[in-house]
Amino acid sequence: MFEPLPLVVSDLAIARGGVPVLQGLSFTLAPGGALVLRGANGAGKTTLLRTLAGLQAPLGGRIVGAEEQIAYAGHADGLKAMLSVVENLRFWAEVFGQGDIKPALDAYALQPLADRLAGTLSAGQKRRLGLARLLVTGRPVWVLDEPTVSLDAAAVAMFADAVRAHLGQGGAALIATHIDLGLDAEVLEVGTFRADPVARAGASDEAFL
Ligand SMILES: Nc1ncnc2c1ncn2[C@@H]1O[C@H](COP(=O)(O)OP(=O)(O)OP(=O)(O)O)[C@@H](O)[C@H]1O
Repeated sequence: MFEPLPLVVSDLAIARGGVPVLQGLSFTLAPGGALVLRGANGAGKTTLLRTLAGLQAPLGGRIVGAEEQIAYAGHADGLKAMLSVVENLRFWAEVFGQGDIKPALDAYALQPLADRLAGTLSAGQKRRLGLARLLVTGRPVWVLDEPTVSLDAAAVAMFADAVRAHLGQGGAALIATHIDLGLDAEVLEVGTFRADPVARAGASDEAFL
């Protein structure tokens, strides 16, 4: 079982490329809880997840409980192309100080692909391996950006099962997705927190360079 702290976000303001994207965003993600981020393309979901994962600094506000708790899976799978499926999982297990990779292989039906080089996998198979990586981190809070891209229906079900099991162990998940995963999750409409148009207009083009 995990014993995570709640992730508490207060009055967060974030920007991308120097342009304010969201402001006034507050939420709490409790252990065992799931929060689904919704919003139109460009609304700021990726920017929010990157900020929570520590990949970029917020413009303002507070994030409490993120450090050391979060396992982030972004658009890129972060796989080592010249390592096999098993070697990839062992690598990440060692990085995070974990041992057993079998539950990760089993959760995403990766045993038949165990000895294949990751670089030779199909897009959906790579995505399954990228998601299996979460299971060897031992981290309680999963922060996931469009995790089901390239997955077929069976793999989407594997992913939803893995999230449910994770929540059942006291983990938590924050997921940006456009599809219904059938999870018992709160929904956060990111567009509700769109940054003030004046602040957006005030950003210079140089910010994009
Ligand atoms: N590298 C970048 N440099 C500058 N601006 C960016 C960059 N990446 C994204 N943006 C802009 O930041 C804003 C928020 O983008 P973000 O990727 O967070 O949206 P999103 O909600 O995740 O969108 P999608 O559903 O299309 O993935 C958009 O206006 C986008 O054009």
